[in-house]
Amino acid sequence: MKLKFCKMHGLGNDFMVIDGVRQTVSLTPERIRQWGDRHFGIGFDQLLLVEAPQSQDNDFRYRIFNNDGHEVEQCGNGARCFAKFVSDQRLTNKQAIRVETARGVIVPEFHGGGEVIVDMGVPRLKAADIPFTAEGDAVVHPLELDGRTLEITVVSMGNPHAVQVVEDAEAAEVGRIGALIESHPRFPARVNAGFMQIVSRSEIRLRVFERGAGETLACGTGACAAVVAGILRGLLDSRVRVHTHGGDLTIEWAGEGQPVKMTGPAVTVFNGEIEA
Ligand SMILES: N[C@@H](CCC[C@H](N)C(=O)O)C(=O)O
Repeated sequence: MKLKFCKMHGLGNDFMVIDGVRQTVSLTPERIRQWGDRHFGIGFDQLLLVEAPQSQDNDFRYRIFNNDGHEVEQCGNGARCFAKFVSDQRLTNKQAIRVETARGVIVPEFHGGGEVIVDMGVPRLKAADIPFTAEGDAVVHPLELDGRTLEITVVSMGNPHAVQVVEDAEAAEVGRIGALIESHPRFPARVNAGFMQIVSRSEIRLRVFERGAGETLACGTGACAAVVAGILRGLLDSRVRVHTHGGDLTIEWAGEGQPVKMTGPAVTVFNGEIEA
């Protein structure tokens, strides 16, 4: 059987997007790893599956799989591509859509100039997947690693993030230290590791070592988590331009109890079919 898919990216964070509303899709971790392989498959950071919603109040269900085959809770760059995909495929003609994820509803909306703005929901500073926050109200936590103590802020954007401030994002050992943080025993569900350089109160440089995918060219939830962490640490204002290797995102957060808004592009690369 041939399965139709679309290859997309949000700032170089790339995706295989599958319409599971009009097609029957059978996914296994092994198949995802095979398709995600950049040499022997299609190649992607995450696979995004579009499904019918479980609640009548919503328009779609959005499922996300890292290229290591694991299903995860949230993907910000993917959310913008998801919105473009369902619109391009004429699965909806709405300007703003309500999308169910494993951790609540997000609301992507088309913005001028081909950009998509996404209400990513309220960041959680205390959650089961970010165990440090059970230890009190501190925003900065010590993390023993590699013979030194890192200062991290943990934020859940539905998925878990550990963000640290670095002098120079380009010089940061993102591959080596990121992998150690990702699988640190303090994070039983593993974690996405963000390396944030503060450029000014409204500008950061960010690199993220993603759980289950390694360093990507950009990470949308990583950008949201970094800005939330920077604001909580008193380093950033409420609207921040985030520079990543794949391009720029704008992140806005008005403070505790408020949702994070992410604005950025979504791009289609090609449509294809694969034997499944
Ligand atoms: N690329 C993403 C995040 C994808 C999931 C992440 N690797 C995880 O395991 O939580 C984004 O743009 O947010």
